[in-house]
Amino acid sequence: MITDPPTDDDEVQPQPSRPLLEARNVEKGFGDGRILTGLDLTVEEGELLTLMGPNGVGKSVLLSCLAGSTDPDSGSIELFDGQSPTEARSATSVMLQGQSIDPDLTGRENLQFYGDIHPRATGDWRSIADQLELTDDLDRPAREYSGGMERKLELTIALAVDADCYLLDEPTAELDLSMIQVVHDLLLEYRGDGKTILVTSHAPLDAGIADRIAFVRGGRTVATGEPSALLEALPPVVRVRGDMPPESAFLGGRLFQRGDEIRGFLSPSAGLETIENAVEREREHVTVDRDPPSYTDLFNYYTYVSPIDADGPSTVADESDRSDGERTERLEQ
Ligand SMILES: Nc1ncnc2c1ncn2[C@@H]1O[C@H](COP(=O)(O)OP(=O)(O)OP(=O)(O)O)[C@@H](O)[C@H]1O
Repeated sequence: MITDPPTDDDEVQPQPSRPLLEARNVEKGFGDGRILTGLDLTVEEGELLTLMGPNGVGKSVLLSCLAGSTDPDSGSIELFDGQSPTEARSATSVMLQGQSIDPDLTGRENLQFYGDIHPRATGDWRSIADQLELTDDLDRPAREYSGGMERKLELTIALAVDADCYLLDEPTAELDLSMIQVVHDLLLEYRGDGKTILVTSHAPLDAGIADRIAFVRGGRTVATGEPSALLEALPPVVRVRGDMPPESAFLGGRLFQRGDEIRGFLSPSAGLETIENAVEREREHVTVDRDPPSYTDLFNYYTYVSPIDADGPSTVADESDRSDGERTERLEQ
């Protein structure tokens, strides 16, 4: 068969991104505590977005609102060009931590229950449970499951639906490193099939699979972007080994310990030499250098260091209340 030579028109043009989920100015509180304080978030069709933030910042509360399980106090949430979260349910699959499993049923019975109620449930749970090494435990009552096994069952329930959009609350929580890799591979496979995925996480490890990352702090989204762009935009990261550097040379006066090194973000008012002069350089094992930023640095910056609006909620720790010792965070990747 003879085909025409390719023309410019035949070239695959990049598709303009199209929002599949849009949350605008979402507010949510419980009693006097304000958790979400005007949060904006857009998830583009076909992307894998990782929503990151520290414990208790409101990631699960937001996911509940996006899934239609909880109503926001104010603001708007639309999926699929104008549908409310409730209207979008048949095209969405949701994993909410600790909320879907009936402990009195076995894992298999839980899967059957959800298979019966979701209009787009599939038999894919068999292969997903296999990949997550859950198959041998499916006939045990779910009340006997460990935390990691519960997460695996919840994820199997959610991924066994042929949805257009997956909203997954910390799918890698409580999993060991090899299992996190399996989950990442599964998510990337779904993403490769054109599915739209929103994952919440406080583990820097989950940043690497994202098309975009959104950071939540003080009830709002404080930064959104592609991982590489966010890493590039970070202030210089300084690594000190062998001595305690002066906090004043670092943004926010914050130091982070990782293994045997102290890391932080260089303050513009201080140069590398400020730190070099302050540490005991004559000691051979003391080193001060700039280091390429890691995802842990990215997480630390947007969680503890980046500026936040003065009218942010009280959930943000007041730095002046902390002792010097508490300013050195120990966060492992
Ligand atoms: N039903 C509720 N009633 C009262 N407070 C609640 C309720 N649900 C959540 N909260 C509070 O809202 C805040 C945010 O909780 P949320 O579970 O969304 O945090 P998170 O970012 O998902 O944290 P983690 O990473 O630890 O899972 C917490 O202070 C929590 O105690």
